[in-house]
Amino acid sequence: MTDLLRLDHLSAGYGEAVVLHEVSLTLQAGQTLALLGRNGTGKTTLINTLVGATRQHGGRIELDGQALDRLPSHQRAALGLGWVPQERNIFKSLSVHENLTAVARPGPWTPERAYQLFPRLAERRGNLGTQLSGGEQQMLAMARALVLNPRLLLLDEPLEGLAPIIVEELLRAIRRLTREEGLSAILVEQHPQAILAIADTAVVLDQGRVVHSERADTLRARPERLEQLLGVARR
Ligand SMILES: Nc1ncnc2c1ncn2[C@@H]1O[C@H](COP(=O)(O)OP(=O)(O)OP(=O)(O)O)[C@@H](O)[C@H]1O
Repeated sequence: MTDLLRLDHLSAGYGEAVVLHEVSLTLQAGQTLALLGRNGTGKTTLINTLVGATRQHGGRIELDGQALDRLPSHQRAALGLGWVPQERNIFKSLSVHENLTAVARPGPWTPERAYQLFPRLAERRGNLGTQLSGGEQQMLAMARALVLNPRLLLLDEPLEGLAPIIVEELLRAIRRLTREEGLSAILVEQHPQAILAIADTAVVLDQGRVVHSERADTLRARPERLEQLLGVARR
């Protein structure tokens, strides 16, 4: 299998402050990576660095062999990074449908196909972003990333703060995307068990460094090790 994403000794942060230190990892096409770690360890900073929203201090980012390091965010998106930020960033003054058509690009994921994945959004297609619940906003943020027809989906805490029934719905959708549709993804999550069940590999960050990487299923089968790695965050 080819490496879709390759990070080589990546260091990055905000201004002069370095948050990520020499992060190296690879993700193969069609695979899903769970990015875990306690609060403030740099998970969001890593996602933000991939999309070009931080200051890169060193190292290299390659998507399918192409260096992204010097490219602005919009070019990274055009090359296939589909970003769903923690804040969701949907257009609140546009309807659900307008949110999708405003960004859609040619490819298998059309707004109609996104509605099949999230039937709730189909029912709300005429509603404005302001009229959506938190869960519906998250679905719309994901649908919006999908209609860009990305090669790699970056989901930053997609389950954060949502009701259990919505979490189940989102997990089903993410599982379908990664397991059945074969989309590559990086999932940042505070619910490690749920996400490890979907992922192929797991990488744990601590203080901006990779401290552990393992197959997701083997790590999931060792809850005491997981607890040890993430202990502080889960207390
Ligand atoms: N815009 C910013 N400017 C300066 N420092 C920041 C900024 N955003 C985050 N940081 C710092 O970078 C470090 C890593 O934060 P980051 O949000 O990447 O962690 P995280 O692992 O995603 O945590 P969480 O699970 O709480 O979201 C923290 O020390 C944080 O204070």
